[in-house]
Order: sequence, then C-alpha cells, then structure tokens
Amino acid sequence: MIEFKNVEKKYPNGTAALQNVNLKIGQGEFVAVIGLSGAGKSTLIRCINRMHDITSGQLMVDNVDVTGLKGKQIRNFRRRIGMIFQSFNLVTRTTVIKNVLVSFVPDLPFWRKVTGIFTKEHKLKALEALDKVGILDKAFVRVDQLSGGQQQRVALARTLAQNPDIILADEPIASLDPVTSKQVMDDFKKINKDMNISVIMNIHHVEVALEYADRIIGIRKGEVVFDGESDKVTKHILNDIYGGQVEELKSSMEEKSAHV
Ligand SMILES: Nc1ncnc2c1ncn2[C@@H]1O[C@H](COP(=O)(O)OP(=O)(O)OP(=O)(O)O)[C@@H](O)[C@H]1O
Repeated sequence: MIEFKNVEKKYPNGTAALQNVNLKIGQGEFVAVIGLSGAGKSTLIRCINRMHDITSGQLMVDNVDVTGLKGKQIRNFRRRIGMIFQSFNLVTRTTVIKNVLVSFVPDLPFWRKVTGIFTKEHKLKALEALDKVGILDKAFVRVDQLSGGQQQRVALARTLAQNPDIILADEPIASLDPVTSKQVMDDFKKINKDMNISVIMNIHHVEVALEYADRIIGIRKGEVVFDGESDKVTKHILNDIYGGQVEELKSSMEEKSAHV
C-alpha cells in the first residue's frame, strides 16, 4: 500500500509542484496519472521512490515512512520499486541480456561486480524476464538493433528481473507509435494482472489511460482533482483535469467510437 498524507512538494526555486495530496494505492492496482504538462505527474511518481523528496506531509509504502529512509535503506527500498522511463535508459552498444543482468549488480559480491561475471541462476532469471515480455529470441542481440518498442520491453524485463512489488512508469509510451504502444501497454497489463505488481503510470494519452488503467488520478496545478475508476471518467471530469482543453480530444474520441 502506498499512502500520501497531505503531501506537499516545493522545488528549491519555489515552484509548488504538489499540494495537499492524499492518496491510497493498494497492492496490485493499475493507476494512470493524467494531467496537463507541468501539472505535477512526474513529481508525484518520483516522490514514491525518493527520486524527489517531499517538502511536507508523509509518504508511506507498506507502513514504512519513506521520508525517514537513509543511505543503504533507500537503496534496499528502491530494489522493490522498478522505474521505467520514456527514454528506456539502456546501454545500447551491448546485448539485451547484459542490460537485464545489470539489475543484479547491487546483489553481487565485489569480485563479481569487478569481473562482470554473473551466475547461471542470474542468467536464467534474466532470460525468464525476457520471456515474460516476449523477447527471449532477442537476448543476444545488441540493443541498438532493436525497435523502440522492443527496447522498452528490455527495460521492462530489466525491471522485472529485480522482482519488484511496484513499477513506476514515467511516460513509457511517449516515443512509441500507436501499434507498438499497444504492445507495451499489453505487457504492463499482463505483468500487473499475472504478477500482482502495482503499476503507477504517468501518461499523456488519455484514451490509452482509460483503456488500460483501473483507476485514474487527475492532477491539476499540483492538486488531485479526480481520483476514481477509469469507467467513471466523463467528459466533464476530463475538462476539469485539463482545464477545459479537451473538447476537441473528447469529440474526436466519440467520433472514432461511433465508426467502430
Ligand atoms: N527540478 C525541478 N526544479 C524546479 N521546478 C521543477 C523541477 N521539476 C519540475 N519542476 C516544476 O514542477 C512542476 C511540475 O512538474 P512535473 O515535471 O512534475 O510535471 P508533469 O505533469 O510531469 O509535466 P510533463 O507532462 O510535462 O512531464 C512544473 O511547474 C515544473 O516546471
């Protein structure tokens, strides 16, 4: 369970990125965080794994006060939380499997870290993770020979290999085409349902968010203005989240569904 209690985040330059945030996210939920650019979506998800520190309030993960963690405790805590970025964050000049094996580095004894020699068990786990996202056949291919969608799946496999309870995804499909985006979103959904891993995703594509997430959190100017099930989201709610700028989007969505 992730719990925000009156969370506030102010950046050193004075920008109030989050205000009065109160949320409870249960294990295994698939949550999409939506809102205009600059609304505070990235800040919200990055506070969960302490990439950003909150200014006031309390942030609890499984009853542990995240703000109180220090040094090694933060590193151990982060092992339970996978992070997926828009830009994949892979080492592109090496193979897929080596990128996945990186997730085991913190667990290795010093000599293995230095020599880069992984155990058979680690290699099997890495291959298993690649299998889960359907790219086992690419294990020994260099990352720069893969498409964007395949690269995002490698990033997902690397995260899975660390056996997380929670995956935070910051705009994971922003640089992908619609077909590839669907494949990657299907992977997220499968992982969420089959492995009961919580997924908290910051996303600009409203229609994709509504299709895949069970719950939508709408942020406007750092405040939660909607929190509810995806199928309860109406045009009126979207207008509230996006400050009246979704008329066109929504009517094009309605037009599209009328043609189906
Ligand atoms: N490191 C920082 N220092 C100062 N201000 C920041 C910093 N990071 C973000 N902000 C500001 O905090 C606010 C929220 O930013 P955030 O990146 O969380 O929004 P977002 O909803 O994720 O936007 P986008 O969809 O464009 O990524 C914005 O006003 C932004 O300019």
